[in-house]
Amino acid sequence: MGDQWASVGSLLAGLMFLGAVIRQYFPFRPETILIKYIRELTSFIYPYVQIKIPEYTGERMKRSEAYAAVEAYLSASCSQRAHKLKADLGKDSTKPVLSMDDHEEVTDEFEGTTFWWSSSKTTRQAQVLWYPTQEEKRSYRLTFHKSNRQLVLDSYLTHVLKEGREVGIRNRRRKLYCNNPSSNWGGYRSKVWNHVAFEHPSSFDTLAMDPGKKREIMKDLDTFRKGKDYYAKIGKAWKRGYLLYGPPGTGKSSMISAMANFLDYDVYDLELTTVKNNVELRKLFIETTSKSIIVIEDIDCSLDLTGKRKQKSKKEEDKSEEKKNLPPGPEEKEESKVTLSGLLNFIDGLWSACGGERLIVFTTNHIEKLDPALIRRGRMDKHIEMSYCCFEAFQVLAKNYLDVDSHPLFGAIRDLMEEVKITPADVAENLMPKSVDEDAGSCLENLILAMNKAKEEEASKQAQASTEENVEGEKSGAKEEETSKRAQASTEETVEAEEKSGAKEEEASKQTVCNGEETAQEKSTGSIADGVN
Ligand SMILES: Nc1ncnc2c1ncn2[C@@H]1O[C@H](COP(=O)(O)OP(=O)(O)OP(=O)(O)O)[C@@H](O)[C@H]1O
Ligand SMILES: [Mg+2]
Repeated sequence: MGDQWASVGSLLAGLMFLGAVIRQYFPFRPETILIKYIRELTSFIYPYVQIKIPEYTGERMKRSEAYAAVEAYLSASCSQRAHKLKADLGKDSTKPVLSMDDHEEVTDEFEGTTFWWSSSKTTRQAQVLWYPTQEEKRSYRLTFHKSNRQLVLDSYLTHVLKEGREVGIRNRRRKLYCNNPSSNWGGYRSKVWNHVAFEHPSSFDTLAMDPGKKREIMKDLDTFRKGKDYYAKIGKAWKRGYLLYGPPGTGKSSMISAMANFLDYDVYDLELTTVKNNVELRKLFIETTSKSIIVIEDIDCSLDLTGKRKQKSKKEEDKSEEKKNLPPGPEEKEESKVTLSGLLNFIDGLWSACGGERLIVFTTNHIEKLDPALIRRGRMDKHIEMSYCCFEAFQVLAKNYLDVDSHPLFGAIRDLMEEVKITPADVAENLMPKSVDEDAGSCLENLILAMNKAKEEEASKQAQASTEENVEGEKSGAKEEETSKRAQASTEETVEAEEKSGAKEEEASKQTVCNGEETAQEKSTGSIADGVN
């Protein structure tokens, strides 16, 4: 059937071309009527309309979303009827997902109407740099009777795209993306993100933390996932920022994996240190897809994002003055120029303009080092502290690692946990059996030993600190004594000096008085003498 339609199609294209030529050379009424008749004849002979959906569209040969949706739709609804199929691995990697092969045709029924779908592939020789390659162009073609045009435009295409997207999400294998250094971006169809299948097993069931806090986070995520209409109503982009902070080994990265598994989202792990400037950062962001979590780990270490300029030493300033006249060296070229304002734009500028349903998650071990502008609500909407292991968190780990809900040693562990700070990572390590002979009891004993050791270490540290404090105190006491002694000595010296200088002054004034008297005497004598004279 496809070949027949193709030959009818080329006949019609010829007639249309003839019509166009006539219209160009004879723009008068009789010819216009002729064109009209040709159209009517064409429509009578071939009363069908075709819509082509190519695989790649637009700049950078981005794969068309419509093509992906149609592919998924046809794989679900038509694979029973097609003769030639393609198979790929699905989400759980056990069942293959089937789709139509190239140059295959199937029919589809919708509201009592029949539609024809065909897949085609053309190959042409292309020159990429100096390598000749085969370029393949695939497309789907929908054919329907012209009387169904309105049905197609109003409902059938919407139905196909909606169903296709849902099937695509159900079938897709989730991905973990890492950003490619920009030096690798230049090639043909090169990608800014590389990906592997995301298969991290962490979930909210395996995550050890305060149960109340866990429930709250799950509710928050669920509300976000279902919040499309709400976000549209309040005029806010459908995005949410999370800041996870706490000491190493408290489960920040595990929490991100649990979130991704809970929401069924992809993960984009953004390594900021390889991003050269804000422009690259924007490009990376634009290439992310919806239903994803964008992660920046250890944000305080990635860049100097405190917003404060580092005070340059005099030496550094001199050096940079000298360097101004020289071409940039390799170190400078590599230096990352992503700025705090660039990152803020990334979060709320373009972030709001691009499609929705994205989470952005920052992690840090030092929340106090971050600029308040970066983590204010609206940017980082939810701050989650991941902390040391509490007894409830330990119970989750004991259940997961040892399959025990209760044990006589639990009481001792509960008491120790109130006194000792231990991370879930350390608890997990102690609970994991190291040989086949180890059972739950011995693993729990290991944990108690580890906590007792940590307690002793803590006590000895405190004792050392207090000894140092005492020594310091004694030293400062001796210093104070010395200082006060010195002060006293200097006071005494001053007093002595004052006394001496007072005596001297007295002596001097006495002398002055005497001299004065003498002078006065002399003067008066003189004046008397003068008077006499
Ligand atoms: N809350 C937790 N629940 C369950 N397992 C945990 C938890 N915290 C840590 N772990 C265990 O410890 C390992 C390390 O944890 P994770 O990488 O999530 O810590 P982190 O907080 O991201 O540390 P860092 O700050 O060093 O990146 C995990 O693989 C996991 O096995
Ligand atoms: Mg981590």
